[in-house]
Amino acid sequence: MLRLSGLCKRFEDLPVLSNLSLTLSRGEIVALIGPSGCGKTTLLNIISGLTAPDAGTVEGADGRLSYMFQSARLLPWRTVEENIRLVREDAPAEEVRSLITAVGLEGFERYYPGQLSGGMARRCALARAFHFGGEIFLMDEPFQGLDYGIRMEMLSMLLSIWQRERPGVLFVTHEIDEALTVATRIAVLAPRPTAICQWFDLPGPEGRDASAPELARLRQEIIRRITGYNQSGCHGNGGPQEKVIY
Ligand SMILES: Nc1ncnc2c1ncn2[C@@H]1O[C@H](COP(=O)(O)OP(=O)(O)OP(=O)(O)O)[C@@H](O)[C@H]1O
Repeated sequence: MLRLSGLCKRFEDLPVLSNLSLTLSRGEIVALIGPSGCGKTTLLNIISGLTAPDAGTVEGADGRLSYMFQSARLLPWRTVEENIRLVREDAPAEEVRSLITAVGLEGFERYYPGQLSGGMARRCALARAFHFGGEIFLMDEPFQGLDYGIRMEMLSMLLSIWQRERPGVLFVTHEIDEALTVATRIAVLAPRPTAICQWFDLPGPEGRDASAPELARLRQEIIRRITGYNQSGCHGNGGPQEKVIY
């Protein structure tokens, strides 16, 4: 289990994280929704060890951890297959092939990143992250900027690959529909300096239809929370840090 306790971070005069705590168990997909610039990437960087926190602790991130960045970050001089294989070169070839099929890149194995569309590059990055494997997956707006159809397709790819090993996934998104489709829990973050201001539990199995009527009330509550930070008392600038409601 990943356990974050009391994380604080500032960049010079800018406080970014303020006493942020959360847990993530294997088999959970936790979506993080929060305003732009509130500190979501900083949080993932702290979990992955790329950035050091000023205070607080990260427990349970010392095993194998996959991090899918906002951009695909493929090596331009390596093919699709080589980019995926790179993170675990000793894996059997069938494993790489099965992931390439799972993300719909069959036939493009020998293409270089410069020959791929943005969506194909993201799919390659998704396959690479799952090829690396591990108990924890960090995903930073992995489908940002892709059209609705491709995003939904990628979400179902994510779910079908996730169902193989059921790692714990921390998934940053600005799209409520993405969160409603795949998350087991949703955390709404406050503006900077951020902390979690509310948790939402999701009903039923992952792979939901985000437009289903039974999710309408939940969607409204999430929107109310996102748009009502300042009225509700859950805001940055030293306000209440965490209101966890299960
Ligand atoms: N290395 C750094 N040095 C100085 N300031 C930084 C650094 N990294 C991030 N910041 C600042 O920290 C704040 C949070 O940035 P971060 O990228 O974590 O936000 P975010 O929530 O992921 O944003 P977005 O949703 O727009 O991607 C921003 O104001 C940013 O300018």
